[in-house]
Amino acid sequence: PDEDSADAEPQLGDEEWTVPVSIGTPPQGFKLDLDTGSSDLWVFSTLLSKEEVNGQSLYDPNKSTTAAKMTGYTWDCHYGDGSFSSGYIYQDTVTIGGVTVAKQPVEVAKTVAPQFTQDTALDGLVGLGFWTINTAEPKKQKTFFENAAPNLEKGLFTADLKHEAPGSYNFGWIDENAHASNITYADVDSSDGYWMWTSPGYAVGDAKGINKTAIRGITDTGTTLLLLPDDVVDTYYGQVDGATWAEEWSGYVFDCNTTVPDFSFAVDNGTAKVTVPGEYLNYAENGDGTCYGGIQSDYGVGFSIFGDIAIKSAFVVFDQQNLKLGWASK
Ligand SMILES: Cc1cc(CN)n(C)n1
Repeated sequence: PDEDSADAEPQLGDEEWTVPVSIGTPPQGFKLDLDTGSSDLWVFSTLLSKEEVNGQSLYDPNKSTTAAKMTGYTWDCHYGDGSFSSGYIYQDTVTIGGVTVAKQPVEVAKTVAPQFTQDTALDGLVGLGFWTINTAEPKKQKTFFENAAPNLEKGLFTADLKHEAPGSYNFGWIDENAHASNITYADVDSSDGYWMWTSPGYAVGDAKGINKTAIRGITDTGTTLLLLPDDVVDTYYGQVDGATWAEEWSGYVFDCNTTVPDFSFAVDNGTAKVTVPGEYLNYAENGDGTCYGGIQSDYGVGFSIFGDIAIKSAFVVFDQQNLKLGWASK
């Protein structure tokens, strides 16, 4: 198999994972967040005002012999967490994990939100969703993976993120040594441009059966937490001693010494399931003796989000060729 693999470094306490990406000739190096929940490849650039830059690496198309401006093209991203970025577009050579795409649309940032300026660990994003939600105007552009797939052995990529440890993304092949169980596949509905699927149910702690309730959501490497329907969230925290919804933290919190139960979600007809260890669900200290839960409500989003908390609990196959999402334990 093509040894096309990119190491994914966990940043900011498993808030996000970045991978090394080269853009241009000679190659300019960046740390970009591979985000299956969006479809724009954008990077901090020399077009930004110095007030918007805080140590990030800046792509300079004028220093790349293979850069070609896409005249008249713009892009404008707005993310679920309220952050945003926008600018102009160049085509250039992009290499991630040994996979090179020539003439990849590279969206250069002219404006970035304060959240990005403050995030010194990240120089931009690589959207790995579907081109239908790319924001380029006047014509949407394909993602890095969509452009790379025809030259890969298999039209899929895998995510193997790890808790507080480097993980990896592989392009075009499945590392059979990276997963312990068989891979169970669910159908993907890409009509909204996301890796959208439906889990048939869930279990809290070591409960044997599952609560049969459909959980329709996207698998999103760019979202940190596991955002679920209110009834599931309430059932889960009903089994966490002293857990309460705290206005000041806009979410469920509990005493940091609380033992937090595992959370499992079923795949396919419920035969297979992914178990998120309780340890991952005690996500962060609030600083006042309470801790913030890794499971929170998906209220207002319109679907659930299986973010990094869920993804790092499994070996995940994003099969674009067959529109399938594979989950395996590891
Ligand atoms: C920057 C960014 C990316 C995502 C998930 N797709 N969010 C919520 N924020």
